[in-house]
Amino acid sequence: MLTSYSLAELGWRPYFQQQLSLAELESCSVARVSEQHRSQLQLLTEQGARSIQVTPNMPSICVGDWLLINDDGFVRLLERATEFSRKAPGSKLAKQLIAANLDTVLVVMSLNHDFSLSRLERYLALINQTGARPVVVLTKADLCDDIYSYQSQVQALDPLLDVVCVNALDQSSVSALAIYCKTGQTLAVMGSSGVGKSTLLNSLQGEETLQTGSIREDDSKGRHTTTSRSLHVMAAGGLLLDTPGMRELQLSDVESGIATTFADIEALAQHCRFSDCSHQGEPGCAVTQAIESGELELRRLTNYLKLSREQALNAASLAERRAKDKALGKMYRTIQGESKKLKKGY
Ligand SMILES: Nc1nc2c(ncn2[C@@H]2O[C@H](COP(=O)(O)OP(=O)(O)OP(=O)(O)O)[C@@H](O)[C@H]2O)c(=O)[nH]1
Ligand SMILES: [Zn+2]
Repeated sequence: MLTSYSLAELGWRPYFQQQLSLAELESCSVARVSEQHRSQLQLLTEQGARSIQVTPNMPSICVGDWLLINDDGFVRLLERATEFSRKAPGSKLAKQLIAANLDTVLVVMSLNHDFSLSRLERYLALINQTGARPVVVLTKADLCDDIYSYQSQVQALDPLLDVVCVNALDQSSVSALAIYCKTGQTLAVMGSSGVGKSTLLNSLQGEETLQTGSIREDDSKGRHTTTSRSLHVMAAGGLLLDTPGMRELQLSDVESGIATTFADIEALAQHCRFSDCSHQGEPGCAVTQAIESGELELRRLTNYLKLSREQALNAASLAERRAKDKALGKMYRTIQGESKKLKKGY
């Protein structure tokens, strides 16, 4: 099925338009990355789907990116409005790009044993870092007889946070999310296994587009894994960016995301006696006082300290790694220079 969409439907907006020169407007066209393979990128353009070869001189590109292209292929990558990355799986601390230009991320959590405010805060810190808007979707509302208590616990984290309770199996219940799926809006979902992400997406997409763009395959252990990310237009008009499960969710470079997510604690900390207060028993600590008075939850402070420590650790190792890479690059260039000199005979 060959469908073409207008640029606005693909999420094009002034932020990207402004990055183009007049010459580029005349000689090139734009395309959005819908799928990423080792040697190929699938693109969505005004003229329909297209694919281009990945070449070694291309920058890191991910699903959701906007590219400038011409008849020969890739010209350049446009600056991202939002960028979603994570610590690469395994022990390495390299950053792995996950998605670009997301407007909204639905954080899906079910109203049962999966419910965890601390895990939610972790997701929020990650999303707040990217510049995208987090929306908390609490599923299995039909199985829960105390929805309001859960919803108010989430709302207490941030009064401005969008929190929606749904029965993901029920299309009319899920329609509460339609405002985030408007034409040109790019959306992704996150959340643990089994919370209802696929169910929610199926209900969101309606009957006609049940077939999602992601490829599901059995891995060696017989589990289903999402092997390819993809971007596709939903029945409601918005674009769905389907990301693989965030199995190794870790914080990296999310300092400002933590600050946004825990704005209340950071505001309290302004009133601590010591500017470098660790809020762990120092005299004159405004944060500890807030806990004693009941204004702040101990669980929230503990999670804040935990995430901050994790972030500091990751940032330090990341800096170390970058410095190492830089030194290696320098050494390599020096050796290259020397060997060139040798070849030229001086
Ligand atoms: N009663 C009820 N069941 C739901 C709801 N949402 C999901 N389920 C059920 O929960 C199970 C898991 O849902 P999935 O949509 O597969 O969960 P997922 O988050 O996509 O899981 P992974 O693919 O492992 O990441 C399925 O049996 C769904 O039918 C809901 O709101 N209410
Ligand atoms: Zn303090």
